Amino acid sequence: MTAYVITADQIDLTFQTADGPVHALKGVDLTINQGDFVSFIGPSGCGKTTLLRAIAALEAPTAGRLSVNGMDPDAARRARAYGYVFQAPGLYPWRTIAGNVGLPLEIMGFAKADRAARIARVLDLVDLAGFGGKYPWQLSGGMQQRASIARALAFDADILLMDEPFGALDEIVRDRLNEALLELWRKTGKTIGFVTHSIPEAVYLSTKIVVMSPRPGRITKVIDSPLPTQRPLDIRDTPEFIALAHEVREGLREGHSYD
Ligand SMILES: Nc1ncnc2c1ncn2[C@@H]1O[C@H](COP(=O)(O)OP(=O)(O)OP(=O)(O)O)[C@@H](O)[C@H]1O
Repeated sequence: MTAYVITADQIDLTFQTADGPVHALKGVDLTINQGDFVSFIGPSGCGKTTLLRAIAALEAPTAGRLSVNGMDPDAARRARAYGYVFQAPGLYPWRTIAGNVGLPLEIMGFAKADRAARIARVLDLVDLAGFGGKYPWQLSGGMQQRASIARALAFDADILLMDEPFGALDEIVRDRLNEALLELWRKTGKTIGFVTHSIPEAVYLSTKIVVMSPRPGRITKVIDSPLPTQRPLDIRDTPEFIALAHEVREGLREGHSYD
């Protein structure tokens, strides 16, 4: 039996603005399975962030049903069903890396020893073991973003939601973080929802690629990746990878996304 972790059933989400209604999402249907790595790709304004935020109960749909781990998004948030990684690392400069990673645990009242064990485990997972005592400004941009991923992993939720986490980083750092994220996904078996603008990034990382289009924000195509889960970076030069990237590009074009 397939275990659906996230389901969206005819989701609409309209923002009322001074200039009239903005249809950020319209008729969105989606199923995400346990252990999927799902990328949301599309041009600016197609509702990628809004969909991720709706899954995380940071926005409320105007219509339709969303389920996260069998719960409505609010209940899932209270059950700490997911970790959320924002575009910017958002680390407090006056706290050490360990202090930043442990902050949500501190707020939730976790005991000191439990906190220390969790911090050590997640820093190790993102390859920052030994950097817990440093301050954010002592780390590169890529390391800071890894620290923010560690913070999102602190509760050990099975779902990780990531809103364009590597968008601000240069290509070489981004490549390394993509590799590290895939490794983390393979090691932990988490279900990941990942927003990106980049076709190669979406194709490299995903088991499922959700192509979106704006005005109104909607899903135009869902592509299941035939690539193996073991993916060295040079898989990007293979005919299978290039064909898949082409399919995504065609999907974006069919949605008239780049008009
Ligand atoms: N809080 C808000 N109030 C009003 N309109 C909003 C709000 N948040 C998003 N929107 C609008 O909803 C639409 C979808 O926005 P969203 O940020 O989800 O798109 P996106 O695909 O993530 O874009 P980007 O790639 O630029 O981040 C856009 O037209 C945006 O202007």
